[in-house]
Amino acid sequence: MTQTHKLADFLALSREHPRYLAPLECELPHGTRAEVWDTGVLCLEPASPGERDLVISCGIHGNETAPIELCEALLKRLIAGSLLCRQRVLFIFGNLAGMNAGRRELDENMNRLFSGAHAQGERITQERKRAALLESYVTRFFSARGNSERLHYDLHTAIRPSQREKFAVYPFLHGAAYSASQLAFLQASGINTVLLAHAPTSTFSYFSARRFNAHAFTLELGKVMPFGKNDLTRLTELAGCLEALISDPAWQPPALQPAQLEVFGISQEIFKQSEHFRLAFASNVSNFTSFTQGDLLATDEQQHWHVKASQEAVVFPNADVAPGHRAALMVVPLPLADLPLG
Ligand SMILES: O=C(O)CCC(=O)N[C@@H](CCC(=O)O)C(=O)O
Ligand SMILES: [Zn+2]
Repeated sequence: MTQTHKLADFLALSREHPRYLAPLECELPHGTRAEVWDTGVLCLEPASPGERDLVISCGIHGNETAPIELCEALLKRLIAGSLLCRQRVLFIFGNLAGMNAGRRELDENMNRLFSGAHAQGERITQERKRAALLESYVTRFFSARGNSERLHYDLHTAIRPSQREKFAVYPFLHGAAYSASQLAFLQASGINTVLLAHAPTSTFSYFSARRFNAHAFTLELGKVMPFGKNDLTRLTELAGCLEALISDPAWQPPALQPAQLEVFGISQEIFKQSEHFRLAFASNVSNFTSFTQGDLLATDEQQHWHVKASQEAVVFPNADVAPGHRAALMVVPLPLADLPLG
């Protein structure tokens, strides 16, 4: 079997080797180099790349399958040559063992292990080893040249249904301006809700934003479903924008439509302290459900959390996280006019 044939189903090959895949290289149609850096990690480099360096990651949580299927389809077209690759692109399928087990994580949440968090404490877990390797691959990719526009879209789906099906988490920028052209890209991708992080985190998108000054986002693209059960037509706009980014260096999204964009800030973050933690609302409450001031949100032994602002909506409520981890975010609408835009 030729190297190119081996890559024809790179996701299947990676899932067959969830811990390690020996590096391999080959040339694709139109002179694009394809380099396997590890299992689930594939770098595409055209002979004369445009000025964007693009990381597309998915499956950091193993059971978030819609983005994995989207990336698999995109990659297959690039490898076959039916979609032209004209930018450097790094594809990352994150937690292959988690995918094989149909689980979000095996030992711990990989998306809390970046920016060096994988090296804190004594634990050695599969997710820690993988997060350390993924950091090194992103570093290698972005460090290969200095004058590119760096982009990283980390694709996820949410555990609960959402009143806003798709939304982006914009990592904390330490006071820098938010990118109007990136917000326009999100809109063109069918994402009209943006949640602004209020502090540094140990997520993958924050790592790329902070370390490499990349335009980086966590994109929430619907609800978690098993492989084969996703309606990928709901992601057509995002797929089209990623294709355009990869295949047309001159492509720009249509101008931002401010009236259509809904921006939220974080009013409070609820952290689980112990196994006594309980959410005070039903397990079927969806993301972006609103609560009124004073409503009880959660308890943990003597500690109680209530709605503080006149109205707050809940995002990512999850009582099953490990103690010490975020169990919910409370968010409030922010006028776009109040944001520094660049
Ligand atoms: O639905 C949920 O409760 C979690 C969905 C998810 O995995 N979200 C990401 C968001 C990362 C970020 O804040 O940038 C996560 O929790 O890792
Ligand atoms: Zn996720």
